[in-house]
Amino acid sequence: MDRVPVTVLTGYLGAGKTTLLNRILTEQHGKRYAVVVNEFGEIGIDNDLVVETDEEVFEMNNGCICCTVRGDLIRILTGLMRRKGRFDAILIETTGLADPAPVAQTFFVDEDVQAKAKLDAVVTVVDARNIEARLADSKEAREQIAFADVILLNKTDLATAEDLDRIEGLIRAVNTSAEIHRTRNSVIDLDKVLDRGAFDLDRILAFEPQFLREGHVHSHNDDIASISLTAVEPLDENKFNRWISSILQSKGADILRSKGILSFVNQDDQFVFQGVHMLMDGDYRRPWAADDPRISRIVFIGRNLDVPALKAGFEACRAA
Ligand SMILES: Nc1nc2c(ncn2[C@@H]2O[C@H](COP(=O)(O)OP(=O)(O)OP(=O)(O)O)[C@@H](O)[C@H]2O)c(=O)[nH]1
Repeated sequence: MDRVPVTVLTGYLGAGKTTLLNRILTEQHGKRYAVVVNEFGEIGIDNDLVVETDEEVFEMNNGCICCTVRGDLIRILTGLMRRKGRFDAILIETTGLADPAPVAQTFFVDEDVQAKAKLDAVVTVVDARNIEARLADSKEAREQIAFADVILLNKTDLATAEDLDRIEGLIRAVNTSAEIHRTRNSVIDLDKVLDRGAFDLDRILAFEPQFLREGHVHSHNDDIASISLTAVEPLDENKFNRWISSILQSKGADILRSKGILSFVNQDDQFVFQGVHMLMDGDYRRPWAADDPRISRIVFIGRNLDVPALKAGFEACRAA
């Protein structure tokens, strides 16, 4: 029986996973995907940042896909399998903080899942600007590279040619066999990431002999936390810009990722804000839907977050 191919998109916070996912979903490939998105923050932002498509998007919040919500993943996958034929493949975007091992393990140790789905490839997006620091301080960032069958060395516009060569060397030291593609904005021919048939259990077992053992224990950098803030009243765009610039300039080393969907006063379009350390960008997107309450929401993920100060700062962005 044909098993449904599953692609796992991983990579550290802000590397370009959603950008890649949106590329896959908007390209004309004649395939239908079921999409599973998992995020670390408490409020669903990632799900909203995925382009609107005919595909079904399953959201798994409040936890890391590799720990607490793995049961959810199994439930979603088994539910999907009952509706086989309605889609050709499954895409799973993990949080940037996930160790991909337990996600991959799901496809080998859960009998139901194993019978009906096969892990096609682990695709890891790497942020050329930040990966050297992450390789030094994050076990998850290393695991994401070690597990990859395909690597997008992304954000080439933010690194020099020498940086990229050096980074490729660092990646090779962790993973000798993955295909590495240099990309900007996760632009890549989709046949380089999908339908690869690339996942190789023997390779994984060679560096992680415990891989198939149920109850594989792993730990997280639990000094990383997230805070989600919401505002019911519209915000003042200038106040917000001044505040977020000063926060990211002063605390951007600790704030690994920030993102939000904001309602500015006198604006009918949603403003999408994105930050990765000190770098940020933002854009008006589609109009707020008539039945969509215009609630601004923003999430910060990082270390040493000063929650009261962030809260007070965000509240002060309200339009007077
Ligand atoms: N300069 C630059 N920015 C990029 C590139 N690729 C993505 N970005 C930007 O980086 C930010 C994060 O991109 P996402 O695709 O949301 O990253 P992600 O890995 O899904 O982020 P998380 O889900 O929060 O871990 C966005 O503002 C993107 O527009 C690139 O090649 N160059």
